[in-house]
Amino acid sequence: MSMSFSFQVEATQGAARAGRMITPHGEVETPVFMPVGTVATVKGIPQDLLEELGVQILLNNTYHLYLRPGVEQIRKLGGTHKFMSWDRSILTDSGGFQVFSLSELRKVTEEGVSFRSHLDGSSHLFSPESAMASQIGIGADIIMAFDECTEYPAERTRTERSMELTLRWAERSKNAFEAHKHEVPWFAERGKKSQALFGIVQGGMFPNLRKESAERTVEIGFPGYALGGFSVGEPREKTAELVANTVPLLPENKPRYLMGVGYPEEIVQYARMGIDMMDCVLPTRAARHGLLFTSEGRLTIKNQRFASDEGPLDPNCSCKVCKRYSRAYLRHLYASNEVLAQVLNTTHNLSYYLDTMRRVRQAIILGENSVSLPVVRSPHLSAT
Ligand SMILES: CN(C)CCSCc1cc(N)cc2c(=O)[nH]c(N)nc12
Repeated sequence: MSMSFSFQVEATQGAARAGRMITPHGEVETPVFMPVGTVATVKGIPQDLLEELGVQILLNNTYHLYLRPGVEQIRKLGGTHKFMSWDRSILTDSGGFQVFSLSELRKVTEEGVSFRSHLDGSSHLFSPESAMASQIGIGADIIMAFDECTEYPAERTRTERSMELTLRWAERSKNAFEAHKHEVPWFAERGKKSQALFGIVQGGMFPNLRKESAERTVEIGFPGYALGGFSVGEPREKTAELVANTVPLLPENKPRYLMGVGYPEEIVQYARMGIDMMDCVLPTRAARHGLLFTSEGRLTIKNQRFASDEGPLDPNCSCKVCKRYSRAYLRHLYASNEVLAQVLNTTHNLSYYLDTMRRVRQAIILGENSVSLPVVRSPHLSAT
């Protein structure tokens, strides 16, 4: 079987690194921000516009696609790339996290997580084996081990038990994946290449447990490693401290994926720490609520003060929204609850995130001594 997945570091600046992943569906330059396309769509943005924005890899959600339209349906249609007509890379999460954030009546046992669908109340069980079968049937390029995202806050004993469960599930995930990886729908047409299964490090807010989880997950052995159990309500300083201490325990020649992060200033901060991949619903979800990220800070477009503002959303942004429409018009669309408001707001926010990450990568490659990363102002633009 030819090389299914590879990653090489191309430049470094301190802990930060610029790299390149190669998946069965193309190349991904890192650090990379991955837009969330929950039900095989990045809400409101068609695939050709995603390509225009330079999206190299996007997320699909196993939990949602398993419930609707179903894994079998997607597999029969050739997998999710064909299904959503996306010929670049895709990553899916293993589904456990969404069970906890979306479904009712869930119960965790050694076997897995039983739950009721948030759509129709039907009963289901997710296990390491079923999560591998689902992700293989859906056919993303990078898939995740089935883990338990330890809730926050959690006592040390609870956190340790949860970490141990995730490690046992990681072994089972890898065994099931190795046994069935050739069943991915595009196996033959993509030169008998298979998916890459990433392990997920847990350990909650305890440095020693994070260390133990990282070391034992690396011992099991995966082509890439995710840091889970963050962005679960903990103080951001705590996240930063634990990520900074855990990253050095992961192999330098494999990608590191920090799940569910974050604000623009955070994706810059974590890329500096040596994180290669990040995903977050923030840019797309915030856009739908009129919260827009700009080089001058955040702004809420429905604010009265934009009613007669003929200027662009962000004077320093080259996206097609900032090039064409005024803040006054964007505010009018949002106030009128027009569908175009969602489309234009999401286009800008995604463009801002992707451009920020591209600039981080450039700063690392150009070797600017301070890795002069984009200055990201986070406060709300003061009302003028
Ligand atoms: C749309 N995205 C939010 C989904 C991909 S990232 C989901 C996600 C987010 C966070 N914060 C923690 C975890 C975690 O600990 N484990 C898993 N499997 N997924 C996680």
